[in-house]
Amino acid sequence: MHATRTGVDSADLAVSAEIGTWLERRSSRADDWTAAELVAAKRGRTVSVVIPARDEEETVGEIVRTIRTTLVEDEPLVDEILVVDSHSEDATAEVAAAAGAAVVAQDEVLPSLPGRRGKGEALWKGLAATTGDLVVFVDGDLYDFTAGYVIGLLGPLLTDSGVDYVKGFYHRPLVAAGHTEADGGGRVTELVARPLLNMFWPELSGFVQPLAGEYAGRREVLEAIPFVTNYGVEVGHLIDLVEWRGLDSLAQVDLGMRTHRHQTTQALGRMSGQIMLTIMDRLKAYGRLTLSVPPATLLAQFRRGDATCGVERELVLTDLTLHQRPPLATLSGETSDGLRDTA
Ligand SMILES: O=c1ccn([C@@H]2O[C@H](COP(=O)(O)OP(=O)(O)O)[C@@H](O)[C@H]2O)c(=O)[nH]1
Ligand SMILES: O=C(O)[C@@H](COP(=O)(O)O)O[C@H]1O[C@H](CO)[C@@H](O)[C@H](O)[C@H]1O
Repeated sequence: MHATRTGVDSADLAVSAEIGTWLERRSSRADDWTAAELVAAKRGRTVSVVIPARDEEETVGEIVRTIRTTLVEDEPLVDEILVVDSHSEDATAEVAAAAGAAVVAQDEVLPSLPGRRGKGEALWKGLAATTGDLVVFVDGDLYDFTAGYVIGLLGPLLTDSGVDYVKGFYHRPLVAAGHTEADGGGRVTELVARPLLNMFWPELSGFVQPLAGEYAGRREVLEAIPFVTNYGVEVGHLIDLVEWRGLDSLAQVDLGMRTHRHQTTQALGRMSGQIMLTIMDRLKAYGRLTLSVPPATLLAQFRRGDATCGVERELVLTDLTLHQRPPLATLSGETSDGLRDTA
């Protein structure tokens, strides 16, 4: 495999044969399939698209419209579009409904459970409130979403019974204040997730975008794994699935380009802490590393503002404690059918 090598004594660097084989065997492109081909491949299986959305009124409508017109009306590939309104304070729910999506408030699903905040919670509730045999997750803050995202993610699942879970990958420009850095996006991926996964789960090092927010899976597999309720959900999935189902059950698809609304560096600092705590939780769970002292979960950050702590900064404290939902299949007496109708 051709690779550019950097670092000292780089001559003898190489990914493992397993990764090389996986990259060849389990990587594809969105245009490897057409919607019509995948409709024919459904053979009675159903597809749900779940969009977690917190304050995404500017972008969620176009994403829903694109899916509805192209993949519901033109080609019946998608059977259900659900937007999970994740404590939005804007018109996300109204915009999504007007575009043709079903909309559910995050806390309306399984209301007997104590509510949790976070992206992973929105995804887990979306899984519970839908019924498709295959479930596609798409972020609600994408600027240049195309139907190809959904087609590409479903391709391996509808045509290869050996694949359980598919991650998208793409070029990720960082667009900020009118300036574009061609591959500057995915800052937490490059600075946190990729180095840690390469250290502790090198079998996952072939994933181009391990934190990609666009991915899809078989319901029976998705309902059999826990969901970290915050931004640790993606990295938790990858680790749990490679440990349970093995690398060859996972695949990735080139979706081209992805631009989205970017969070502040401090927000990504909180996201990074959540992802690190998720990885440390899995290191312990899978016996790969035991810490004699558990990590602290209170993150202190400092930002411009009223001096509150002896320095000319505002002290901002965030509790990063890891919470996770159990596999949906373990909820006694509950099924994914009709949960949205739960009073
Ligand atoms: O508590 C949350 C946090 C995020 N999101 C949604 O999850 C997706 C990805 O989140 P975000 O854009 O904040 O992450 P980023 O893409 O910046 O890493 C977006 O559609 C958010 O609206 C959500 O539904 N609930
Ligand atoms: O990949 C990343 O580093 C972060 C931040 O992306 P940017 O630096 O704002 O492009 O975004 C991803 O990570 C989140 C945590 O896994 C996912 O929930 C997001 O969907 C994904 O966009």
